[in-house]
Amino acid sequence: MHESASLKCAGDAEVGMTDIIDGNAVAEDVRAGLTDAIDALSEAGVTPGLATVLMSDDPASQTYVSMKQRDCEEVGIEALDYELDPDAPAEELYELVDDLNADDSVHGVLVQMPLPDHVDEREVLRRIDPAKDVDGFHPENVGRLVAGNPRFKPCTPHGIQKLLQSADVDTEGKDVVVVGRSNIVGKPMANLLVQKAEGGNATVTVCHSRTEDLAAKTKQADIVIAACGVPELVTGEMLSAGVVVVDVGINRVDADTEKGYELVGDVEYDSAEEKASAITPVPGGVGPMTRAMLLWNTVKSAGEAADVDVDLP
Ligand SMILES: Nc1nc(=O)c2c([nH]1)NC[C@@H]1CN(c3ccc(C(=O)N[C@@H](CCC(=O)O)C(=O)O)cc3)C=[N+]21
Repeated sequence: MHESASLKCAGDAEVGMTDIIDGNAVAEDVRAGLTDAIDALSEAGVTPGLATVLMSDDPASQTYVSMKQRDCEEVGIEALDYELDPDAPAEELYELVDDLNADDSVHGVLVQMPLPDHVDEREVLRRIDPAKDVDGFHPENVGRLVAGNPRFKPCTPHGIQKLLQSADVDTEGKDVVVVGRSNIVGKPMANLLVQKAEGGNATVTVCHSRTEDLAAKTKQADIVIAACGVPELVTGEMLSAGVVVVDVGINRVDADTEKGYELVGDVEYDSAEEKASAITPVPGGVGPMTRAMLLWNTVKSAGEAADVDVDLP
């Protein structure tokens, strides 16, 4: 435990004053900051283009894809929407990716995960042109990230770096516990956090479903990043006073609401909020930042394709 974090809440007036980190507001700032870059591209005759590919009947996937399209319109990125029948042959998806790779008006290709069982997810990720891989999931881009020379940072970990920065949470020298080891969040997050770079320089522990004593790990942490997909796994009891909590989970649990469900994170919010000096809510925390950084990567990609220097927020 880093001393400053516990001192901050040691019985003084700050107790109970938890900073609720507003992901919608920070995402709005990122989008506003992107408009300058998009204007510069527009002067060079370039409109950034993002292709989204949906091959799923899952309502959550459909919601996310339509939110991404709305974001694009708001900032002036052209959104090209492709939908494939979930029963279509995998070849159709591979060929669509090939076509998007060859299309100069497309600067980013996002194939919404998860894909149907008969589609080889790895093959899809290998097939996307690494220069258009705005998710940052292509093996070449994963390798570059691990080697400390990222091209596209994966959107969720990158968004978390921006959120922490916006809340004045410095990661340097801190003990960070990442709960979850997925390729899209846990592993790239851990990699960014250990890097000798801004938003890094942390001491990182990656925990997962086989971790023997999760609470013992999380209690030692200055910052806990929960990305395991288990509703409310991390509770206040497992945290030390003054901790910074980032909740990546977006779990739909059955509830007596209009939609028939409610969203809960991987953190039990009420008990964690009592311990935390800062915490991200669900919804309205990490999710909007994931979408904002997708726009960011798309604008970066368009700048590189057009050889225009763009200032990114
Ligand atoms: N190739 C690919 N890239 C992805 O980035 C990707 C993906 N596949 N598959 C699914 C996950 C999930 N994901 C979310 C992004 C934003 C919100 C988001 O904005 N959530 C809002 C609202 C959620 C709601 O109202 O349902 C919030 O947390 O406030 C959620 C989920 C991107 N993913």
